[in-house]
Amino acid sequence: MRLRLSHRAHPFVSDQELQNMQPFVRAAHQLMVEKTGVGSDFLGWIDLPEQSAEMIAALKKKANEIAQKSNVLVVIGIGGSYLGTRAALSFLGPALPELAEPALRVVYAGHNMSATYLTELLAELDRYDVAVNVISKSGTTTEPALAFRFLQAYMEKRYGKEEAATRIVATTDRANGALVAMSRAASYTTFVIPDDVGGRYSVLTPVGLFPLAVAGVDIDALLAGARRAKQELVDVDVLKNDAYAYAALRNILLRKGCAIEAFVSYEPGMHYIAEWWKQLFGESEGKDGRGLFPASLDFSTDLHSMGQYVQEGARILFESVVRVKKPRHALTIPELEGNADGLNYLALQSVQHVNDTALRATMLAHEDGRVPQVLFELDDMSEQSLGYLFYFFELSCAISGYLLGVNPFDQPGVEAYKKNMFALLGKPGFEAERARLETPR
Ligand SMILES: O=P(O)(O)OC[C@H]1O[C@H](O)[C@H](O)[C@@H](O)[C@@H]1O
Repeated sequence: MRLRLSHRAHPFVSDQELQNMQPFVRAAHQLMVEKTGVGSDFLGWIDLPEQSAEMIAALKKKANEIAQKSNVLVVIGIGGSYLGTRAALSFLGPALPELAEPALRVVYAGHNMSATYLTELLAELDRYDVAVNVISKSGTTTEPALAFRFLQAYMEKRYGKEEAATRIVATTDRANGALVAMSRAASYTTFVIPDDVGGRYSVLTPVGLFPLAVAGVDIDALLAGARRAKQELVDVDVLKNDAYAYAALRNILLRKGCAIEAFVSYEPGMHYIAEWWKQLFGESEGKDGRGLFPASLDFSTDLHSMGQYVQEGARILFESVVRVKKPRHALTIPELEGNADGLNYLALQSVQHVNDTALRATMLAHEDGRVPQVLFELDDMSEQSLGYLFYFFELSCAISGYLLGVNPFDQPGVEAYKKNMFALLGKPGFEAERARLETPR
């Protein structure tokens, strides 16, 4: 249940270079543990692996009640309010939700503003017993607020106000935002996102824990994995703490001219882990004109599309590859009589061996193509390993942001499009902004 760094971008970064970062890593570590860095009022994520048993019990009780009477949970949220859940469920399986018949399906809304998506979602819901978890830290984000307006109306029309209120759970701020007031007025069960935890660091709060519990995920194991990471990743020595080594490597590679970091995995279940990771690092570091651009690649799929670019395109990227040591299933390749497909040289070998060989072959090819690579090994695809992974990257990201000299916990740039959208839509209070936007440039 661990995530380990097993290849440190050698030969593009030497251990000496990594060690040269030690004083800066120590300073970043101190800013974090002494809570003296910028954004220090958002360090609540550090202690989430040890949160109150009482809250977890209340959360599980409501999750059970919802799971008993529903077979679809609509998770309404955007950014950090849904990516952790989506990442966890795609990681833990089933691998093919389209074909599987789970006792409960989780579907998403409020992560886009597509009329097509929302209309088709609402049209399908009649066939299911539905529950809704609306999640927004601010309680005012447009995408989830808009989706909830439709979903709330749907639930009340279908079940009546009283029953709908038992099927809707809100996860939001303790006191602020429209969602708090709406939940009070309608008597929804609510779970609180702590003040000192930002959206992209919130997967181990009720933001992720509640929908995951409804979906039958062992959230105790998830938290145990995160606890283990918290206990293990404490050494300030950059050569002994993989989370710190990763943070230092990213910063070294950025300074060597890599503008892009691609998160690479060979398991389709990691796809949304990469999406979660992109928000974590993108919002934490992309500011003040700095930061690596976080991208992702699903191998071996993307080797047949983006592989060409990685091998021979502009030398501006490095890869952070995650190898799963023990996938959920083992599969042996059968022998084929007559060998019509020419694959008998692989007969009786495991599919995992072929996938792993693709990883080795690709790493060697990319090294020849002058692409620095960092390799992680993840023990398996269990809840515990996932909890470890979440905590590992959150910790790395905080240290990495401090090494970069930015505030890893704010996201001021996200407001720019929102302000323009409100102005262009005619939201009261944005008249001056609208006039500015409509002035010919
Ligand atoms: O939970 P909410 O307040 O609705 O925010 C949802 C997301 O949208 C915002 O614009 C932020 O950039 C994200 O960091 C956040 O996770």
